[in-house]
Parts: sequence; structure tokens; C-alpha cells
Amino acid sequence: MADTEKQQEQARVDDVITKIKRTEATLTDKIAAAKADEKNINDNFYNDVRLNVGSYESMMDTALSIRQQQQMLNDRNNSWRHSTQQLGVLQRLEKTPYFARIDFQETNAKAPETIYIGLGSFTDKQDHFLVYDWRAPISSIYYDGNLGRVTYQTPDGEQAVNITLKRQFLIADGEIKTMFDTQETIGDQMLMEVLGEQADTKMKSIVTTIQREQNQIIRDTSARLLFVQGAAGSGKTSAIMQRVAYLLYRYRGNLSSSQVIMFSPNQLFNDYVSNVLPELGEQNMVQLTYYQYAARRIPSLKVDDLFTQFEKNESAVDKKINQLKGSLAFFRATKKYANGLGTSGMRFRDVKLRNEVFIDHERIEKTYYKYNTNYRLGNRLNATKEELLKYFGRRIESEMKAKWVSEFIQNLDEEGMRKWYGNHPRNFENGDKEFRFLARRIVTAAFESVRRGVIRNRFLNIKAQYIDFLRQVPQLLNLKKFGLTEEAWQLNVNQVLAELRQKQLATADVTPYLHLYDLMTGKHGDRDIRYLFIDEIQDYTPYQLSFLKSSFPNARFTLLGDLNQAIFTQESSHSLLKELATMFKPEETRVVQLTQSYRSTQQITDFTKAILRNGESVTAFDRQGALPNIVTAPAEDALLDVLQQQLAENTAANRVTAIITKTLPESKALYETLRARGEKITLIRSENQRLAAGTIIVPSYLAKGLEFDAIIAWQVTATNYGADDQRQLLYTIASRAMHRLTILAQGELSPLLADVPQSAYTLTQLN
Ligand SMILES: Nc1ncnc2c1ncn2[C@@H]1O[C@H](COP(=O)(O)OP(=O)(O)OP(=O)(O)O)[C@@H](O)[C@H]1O
Repeated sequence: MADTEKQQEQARVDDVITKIKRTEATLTDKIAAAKADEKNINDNFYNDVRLNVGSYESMMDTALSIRQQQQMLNDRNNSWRHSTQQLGVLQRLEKTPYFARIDFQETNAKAPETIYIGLGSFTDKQDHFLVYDWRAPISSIYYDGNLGRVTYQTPDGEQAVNITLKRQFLIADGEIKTMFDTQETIGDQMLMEVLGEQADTKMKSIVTTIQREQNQIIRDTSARLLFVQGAAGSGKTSAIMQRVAYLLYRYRGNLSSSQVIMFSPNQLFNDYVSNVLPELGEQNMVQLTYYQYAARRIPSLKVDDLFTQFEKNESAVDKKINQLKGSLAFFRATKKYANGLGTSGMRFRDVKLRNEVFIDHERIEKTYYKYNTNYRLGNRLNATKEELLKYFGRRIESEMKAKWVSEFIQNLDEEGMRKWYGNHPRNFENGDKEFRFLARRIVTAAFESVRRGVIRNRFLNIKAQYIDFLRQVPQLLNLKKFGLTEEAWQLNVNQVLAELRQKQLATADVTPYLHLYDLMTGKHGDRDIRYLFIDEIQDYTPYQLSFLKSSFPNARFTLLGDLNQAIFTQESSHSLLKELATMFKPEETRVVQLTQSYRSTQQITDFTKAILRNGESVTAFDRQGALPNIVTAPAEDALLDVLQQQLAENTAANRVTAIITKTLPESKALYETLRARGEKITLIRSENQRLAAGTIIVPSYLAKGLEFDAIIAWQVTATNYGADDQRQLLYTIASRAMHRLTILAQGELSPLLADVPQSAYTLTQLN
């Protein structure tokens, strides 16, 4: 490209940066003024508010006056916050004002236009855009089309344009490092530059090189269910992070980050993606794992965490039972059972006060079932509670006459009197009224736990109810279809009962338990959440998904997954898609498939995909690197030598390594051994840790969704990865590597690698 052209572009960059700096200065002044103003209002708050509590009108007056003052503060606060956010964007733009230029002509327009696209928009005067936000409708043509005629969506409908130039820039610290014109959607050259970079402990945004299929995911606003099937490293996670930023921009003012919730595979992953949105000038959404969500809802029980879930040894029958408990059939059975509770069978507990029955369960049951059969469970429960509270009121009334109450009052000293009167004036008509006043307060306080118990549904016996439901399952569905006998089932029910007595609940029971509780109490879910994202959907059961759908009834769902990487649900993952299809209407569902993998070199992608059988398709991105190397040795010592050698090699090549073992105990053992051999490494033993820089050791189930420059998979033996149901796990481990993949095994190598063509790796067998 001609040098003069580069000079012209650099001149424009300089000019825009000068203007950005000027605006920054104005904003800084504005923020300082708003802050001073706010302090002023705060200082004068009580002077300005006319405090007058004499009469009802004047009280209203005071309240209004306070509200006005608060409103004023809020307004200032908002404009202050807005300016601060704007300043943050400008500070980013100052270094890299934009990354693309597009020349185009709208149909019917007389002259062509040129626009520049960056992380945020910047205008120097009203509607004069020097930089367009990457999320603006027009910016979509940068990601979507080649040169020539292209259409894009505007709020007023589709618009056609003719693109004549697409130019990409790499600008750092105000200086154009490279720029090139491209014919394609996003030039491979740019992508190569970006992908050649090293992995980081934090994920970065991909706005400069979003691919066309990814753009469809990011900008979709019509689907109720957006399902993304994407190969390992195809940018699913990247795409949703950009999608959140897009939605927050598109619905600014109507959608806040607190209305967007993401279910992620583990906490480490949350930490890994935590920088993307702030980098884009947006706030992070709510992020939690399913386990956290469930555990928070049932604080009184200990729910299996990731570790227990993964390291549990399940028998064949257990597997079948878990499969059943995760199925849609089981979801429907729960609903059917709950419907039946409208006529009979609800389990109640006595409401007790200091170990004595206060309201017995028979009274509760009678009240509950005295309402018409067409009452829904939630309404029935509310009516029951109201009735119980009335009864509670009557009990207070009669208790006030009890001897202990008058004795208590007689023995009150001045201090005690003050406590019981509180702010209440002591001008009673007569002693009797005064006594009744005190007696009511004292008895109400003594009975408080009962009232709270009634309000919080403590009289429902959810544990007994769940067990009763499980016992009835053989009548509600066909066990044989799941390969189970009634005896095996009842044995499992006994086991659940024993666990519940220990205040424990296994993963497979958590969701049905919560669901049953919600049905019993008529909970309508969280209506405030507008967008729900689930990453690694292949590890969810259809039951969990149906449950989430009913728990977030107003949310649009974006589900991302790779059916090749199901590490918890394994073979059932492929039926998930079919079951999903029955949960959402076809016309509201959109399925996008991402097949291109961006993470790894061609050699690594080709190797990892050969591990799969009947896998979803994966195409490697044309980036070259070394073939994966496999080393086997009969003794652990020799293998450890190889590991250390490989570590040294990776470090010399500036590659950060993650050593992945299958289980946590293996990680711990290897960590100790390597430390004794003088290696400096960090062991990631729990998901609540931070990803440290430098070499790490991590158990497989915590490596989900992460990526590293180099991976060393430890002990990929026939013992560890022998059975076919370990195939997806092995695939997940291997596909974490960007540039270098090493596989080590002591003794016999995993037979799951047998299908990989020998040309796809190098093999060293030590003896
Ligand atoms: N359009 C893009 N431009 C640049 N880099 C990209 C793009 N898409 C994806 N990448 C990079 O590819 C890597 C993998 O992306 P990401 O982690 O989002 O994939 P994923 O589909 O969620 O993977 P997995 O399912 O294996 O966890 C990341 O380093 C990401 O930055």
C-alpha cells in the first residue's frame, strides 16, 4: 500500500486523537463540577428539606421535599456516572481509536461515505461521527459481507449498501502499526496476527476480528432460544461475551447487566472471562455455576460439588438412575405428581415452639384441603398461610391471659418497660389497656419464631414429600424404558432417604428436589432476568434445562455447547438437542453451528478431532505448529524426566504450560513430586482459586473452557482413559492447547488414541 496513503491515515488518527483529548479535558471538568455540586447538595440536604412533622399534610410535604432532593442527587449522580463511563471509553479510544474503515454508498445516495469503527463511538459535534461503535447497526457490514452489495438491519428495517473498500488497522499508542485492505469478510491476515499471540490468564475481546457466523450469534435479537453448537475453540465463549456487550448497547436504558445472567462451568472460568466486558466499557453480568445457584437455594443441605460429582465412582445402575433423574420424562413425572397434591398427599409438619407442638400437622392439612379442588397449589398454600396466621393471632390473644405474662409484666423494671414500650407514647386511657398493650407485645415476641415459620413455609415437609414422590415414580413413568427394575429403584430411594437424613443431596436429586419445592409453593420464577446464557450446555440434563426455563420465564436463552465435550453427561449429550427442540417452539429457535476452530494450530486440531468418533465437525484454522508428541515409559521416573524436559522446552519458547491430570488426587501427587524435583508450579485444587501466571497443574474437570499455550496431559494410560465414555473427556483435555500438545503415559497408552492416524503425532517409546 502506498506510503502516502498510510501517512494520510496516520494524519487522520492524529487528528481524531487530538479531538478525543480535547473532549476528555471537558469531561474531566464536568465530572469535577458534578462532584462538587453533589457535595453541596449533600451538605445542604437537611437545611433545604423543610422538616415538619406536625400534621399529615406537612408530613407529606416533607416527604416530597426529601424525594425531590434525592431525585436531584440521583440525576446529578447519573450524569456524573455517565460522564465517567464516557471518559473511560475515551481513554481507551485515545490509544486505539479504531480498527477498521469502510467506504460504501447507500442505494439512492449521491455520494459515497467513509466510516471508521472502534470500541466505542466518538463525535466531535452533534451527529458527526468520527468513530462508530462496533455495535452500531452500520458496523455490522464490516463483519458480515465481502465487497459489493451488502444489506444490514437498522431499527427501520433492512438497508442495502455497496461496499467499495474495507481496510483494517492495527493501531497501538496512537500509531498505525499495520494496515491492509481486504476482500474477505475479515482478512485472515488480521486474524493470524491476533491468533499468533500468547494465551493469557484472562480472556480478551475479539471485536476486531469477529467472524461472520459469530456475528450472527452476537446480533441475534429475535430467537427465544439461540443454540450454538461449536467445536472446541470455535469462539463460543468469545461470541457470548461480545453478545452481552452488544445487547447492553442495543437496549441501553432498558436492559442492565443485572438482568443478564450466565451459568458457567466453574469459578475459574468466571475469573478467566472477567476482563472482557470491562475492556469493552461494559459491566459484568451476573455469573454463577449451576451448583452455586442450587446450593444457594437449599442452604440447609449439602449439595455435591464439582469435585465429588466428578470423582464419584458410579455403578452401571447408578448411571441409569441418574439418566432417568435428568430426563424430561422425570420432569413431567414431577409435575404430574405435584398436580395430584391438589387433592391429597401433601406432607405437613407440626409447627413447634420450643419443642412443643404449636399448630399440629392435622390442623394444617385440614385447612389446606378445605379449599376447592380448582385451587392451584400456590394459591392453596397462600390461603392456608393466611388462615394459620389468623389462628396465630387468636392464640396470641388467649396467651395474653396466661399467668406467666402478668408475672412477667409485674416484674419489669424501668429499663424493661422502656424496651417494651419502644417509641410508643405511654398515655393509655386506663391500666387495662396498658396491660393489654404490653401483653400483646410480649406474647408476639415470644411467638415470633412461629410466625416466621409459617411465613417461610416451614410446615411443609419437603424432604418427606420428595421421598414420597420418588416412591411413586414407578407409577408415574415406565422404569423399564430406562433399563431399571422396581427393586433397583426402591434401593436408590432408600439411599436418598439416608442421605437426606445426613443433610446431603446428590447432584442428580438437586434439580427435581428444587422443582418439586417450587411446584408446591407455586413459585413463579425470577421474572426480572431478560437474557440467560448457559455455557457448556452438554453438561446439563434436559431436566435442568426445563427447570431453568420455568425458573426464568421471561428470559431469552442462549445455549452454547460442544456435544463433543460432554464430560458429565457423556453419551446422553446427543439426545439433548432433540429434547431441547421439544422445549421451545421451532419458529422461536435458531441453531448456529460453528465448525472452524481458532484456538489451536492445525496439527493440534487435526490430532484432537481424530480422538472423536461420530463427532460434530471441526475444521482447523490454517496456523502451523509442531505435531503433538506422545511419550510412553515403563517407569514413572523416566516419564517425569520427559515432563521436565518438555516444560523447559516450552518455557524457552515462551509458552506457558498447563499440566492436566485426570483427577485431583493425581494433580496433588504430581505437584508434590515435581516440587521435590525443584519445579516452580502452582496447583489448582479448587475452582475458587485464581489462575496464576506460570506453569500450573490442574485436574481435568477444572480445565473446562480454558486455554493454554502448551498442554501436557499426564498419565493418558489405558487405566485412566480406557473406556469409551472417557473419549469426550480426553478430547476436552487435548483441545485446551493452542501451540503445543504433549501426551505422557506410564505403561500402556490409552486405547482411545488408537484411531488417530500415526502421521498426526510423533511417538517415543522409552524402555
Ligand atoms: N473471531 C475471532 N478472532 C480472534 N480470535 C478468536 C475469534 N474467535 C475465537 N477466537 C479465539 O479462539 C480461542 C477459543 O475461543 P473460545 O474460548 O471462545 O472458544 P470456545 O468455543 O468457547 O471453546 P471451548 O468449547 O473449547 O471452551 C480464544 O483464544 C479466542 O480468543
